[in-house]
This record gives sequence, C-alpha cells and structure tokens, in this order.
Amino acid sequence: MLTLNNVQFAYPKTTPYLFNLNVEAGEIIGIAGKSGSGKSTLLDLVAGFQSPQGGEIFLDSQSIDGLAPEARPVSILFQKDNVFAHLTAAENVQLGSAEDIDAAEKLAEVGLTGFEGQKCASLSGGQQQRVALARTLARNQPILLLDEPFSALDGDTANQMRDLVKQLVIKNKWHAILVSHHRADFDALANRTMQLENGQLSELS
Ligand SMILES: Nc1ncnc2c1ncn2[C@@H]1O[C@H](COP(=O)(O)OP(=O)(O)OP(=O)(O)O)[C@@H](O)[C@H]1O
Repeated sequence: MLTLNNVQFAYPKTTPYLFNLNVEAGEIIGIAGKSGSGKSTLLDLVAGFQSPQGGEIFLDSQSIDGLAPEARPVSILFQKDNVFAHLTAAENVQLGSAEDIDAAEKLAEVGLTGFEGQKCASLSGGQQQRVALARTLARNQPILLLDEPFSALDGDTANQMRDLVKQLVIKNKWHAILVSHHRADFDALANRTMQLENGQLSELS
C-alpha cells in the first residue's frame, strides 16, 4: 500500500496542504480539484520533486521520503512530452531501465508491434503515449503517477488508452494516482475519487 500519512506542505503565500491518502496495489485513486488546488503538488511530493514539511510517505511500510526523485519507485505519465522525439520507440522504452529489456515485447503489450525502429517524432500523440506506457512497463515501478495523461488525445484514442492503463495497473499491481479535470477519466478508471479543496482531500460523492 502507498500511504501518505499527515503529509504537510506549503508554498509561501498558498494554503498549506495536509494530505492523508491510501492507495492499494492494483488501485487507481482519482484526484479532482479546481485549477491551483494543489493536485500537481500532491504528485510532486510523491515523486520527490518537493519534500514534505511534516508527515511521511510510505510504500508497504517503508518510508520513501529519504529517496531522491531518480531513486523513487515511481513512474510518471504527463499530458504530453513523455518521449524524446529524436529517439526511436525502442530507445524511449529502454530509457531508465538498468538492464537490457525486450523493448519489442513491451511495445507489443501496448499495441505497437513493429514500431520499434520508428522515431517518436513521426508517431501520433496517442502512439507516443503508448510508447511512454511501454517504458513504464519496462521500468515496472510500483507507483504510477498520472497527470492528465489522456487530455491531449481524441475521444476514441483516449478511451483506448484509459482501458490499457486500467488493465496494466491491475495486472502489474501498481499503486496509481490519477489527476484529471475530466469526470470521464474518473468514471472509466478510478476505484475511488478524492476532491482536493482548501488544502485537504475528501471523498468525492
Ligand atoms: N514552485 C512554486 N512556488 C510557489 N507556488 C507554487 C509553486 N508551484 C505551484 N505553486 C502554487 O501552488 C498552488 C497549487 O499549484 P498546483 O500546480 O499544485 O495546482 P493544480 O491543482 O495542479 O493546478 P492545475 O489544475 O491548474 O494544474 C497554486 O496556487 C500555484 O500557483
């Protein structure tokens, strides 16, 4: 389980945050909230881009607070720019993996058989998101942070990506947090959705 236990944080001049959250393996927790409510800040704390000013973040009872971002058991999928355009699909999949991995196999798992040698610059936005997902598979980190990953995709492509992400989170028992402005993302993916307001999370009814 991923646990945020009384995690406190404040930027100068913003509402202080107090985060309590549990995410089970294989679960996707949706985070809704107005622009500026602190959704990205929550992801930044888990990813290690910001440090809690109080409280702790645990994965399966082990604190991850002392780990630098690159050492955290975390993968992140943003809205766009998740891949290096000048590298091939296979090269992008291999980034961040210590050992040689079978990029073709990972690409096949996300529906991109035969795309290994193609430069990402020549792929569609949806295909680029699939390449990024294949890299997430290759790294196979237990925490997956999803920051509006479907927002730049058209309706059908977004639906296919949602299905794929849901399947992979369950299959690989990742602990996923999904930030979005779109109710459709939560309806399709989230086991539970929390509302972030006034610096705190509460269950969205
Ligand atoms: N590095 C920073 N220094 C100071 N204030 C910051 C910093 N980063 C974000 N903020 C402020 O913290 C608040 C929360 O920002 P955050 O990006 O987490 O919100 P968000 O809910 O993700 O917004 P959006 O939905 O627009 O992406 C905002 O008021 C923002 O201006």
